[in-house]
Amino acid sequence: MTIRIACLQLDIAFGDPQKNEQQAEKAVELAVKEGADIIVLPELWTTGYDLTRLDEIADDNAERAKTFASRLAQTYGIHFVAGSVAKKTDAGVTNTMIVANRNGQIIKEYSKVHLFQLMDEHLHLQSGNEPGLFSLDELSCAGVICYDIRFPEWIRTHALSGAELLFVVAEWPLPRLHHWRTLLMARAIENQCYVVACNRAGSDPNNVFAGHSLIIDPWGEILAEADEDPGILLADIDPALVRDVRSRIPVFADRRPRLYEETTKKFFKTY
Ligand SMILES: NC(=O)CCC(=O)C(=O)O
Repeated sequence: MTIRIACLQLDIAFGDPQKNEQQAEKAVELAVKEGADIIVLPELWTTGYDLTRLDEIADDNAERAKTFASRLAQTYGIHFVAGSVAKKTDAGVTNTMIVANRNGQIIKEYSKVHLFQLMDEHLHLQSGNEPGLFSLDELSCAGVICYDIRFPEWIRTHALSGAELLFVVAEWPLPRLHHWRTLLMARAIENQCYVVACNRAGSDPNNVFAGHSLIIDPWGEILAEADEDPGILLADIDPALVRDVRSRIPVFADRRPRLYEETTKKFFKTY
């Protein structure tokens, strides 16, 4: 059984949630016409990185984003990994991914665990402390946000918990395109899972973004890759390939976790 994935590589209007919702809805309609089963949006797709105006534009408890995701998922009968939004909570604002299943139920909220200082996230956002695990039908999934992919131990934790498909939502800048592609391929190969990575296109006052959304299979082969422009990236995935790759090279069974722990205890240095 194959599943058609669509990454909506949008150019996000800076600090303009209403405009971004309108263009996201149009892109969802187009992806549905292309037969998408699962649709993915980028990181902070309602506000962009307009972090100094979060008091005004962050979404109270992400209610607006959740209503949007739920409505479109139910209307079109799609699973919707509805990117991340700035979610206003009593404890501050988090960068939170929203996932709706095809019945329109919100089945996951994941808040970015590693805040990216180079883009001032630590000054305006609170980090999350929970894993990004969820299921879509029979498929075990995980979702993480942009800078999180630099932490292989965090992604491994999700793979060890059963994730077969890793969603990455991002606003990754162009100067580090090489890191983006390489890290995503490595995460797919080492965890023997599909990686579906949806980046934004365009620029904001501080950054030009890389685009190059990617859909990678558990062998690390690129099934589809966008260029730098806005657009919809499509690919069909077959979840059975994950089990096949994991049985051919049994990386999970061959791990030596006790040795890693002992070595860390003996030689660990703080940086
Ligand atoms: N939005 C982000 O987390 C960007 C991460 C990034 O650019 C990196 O190099 O890491």
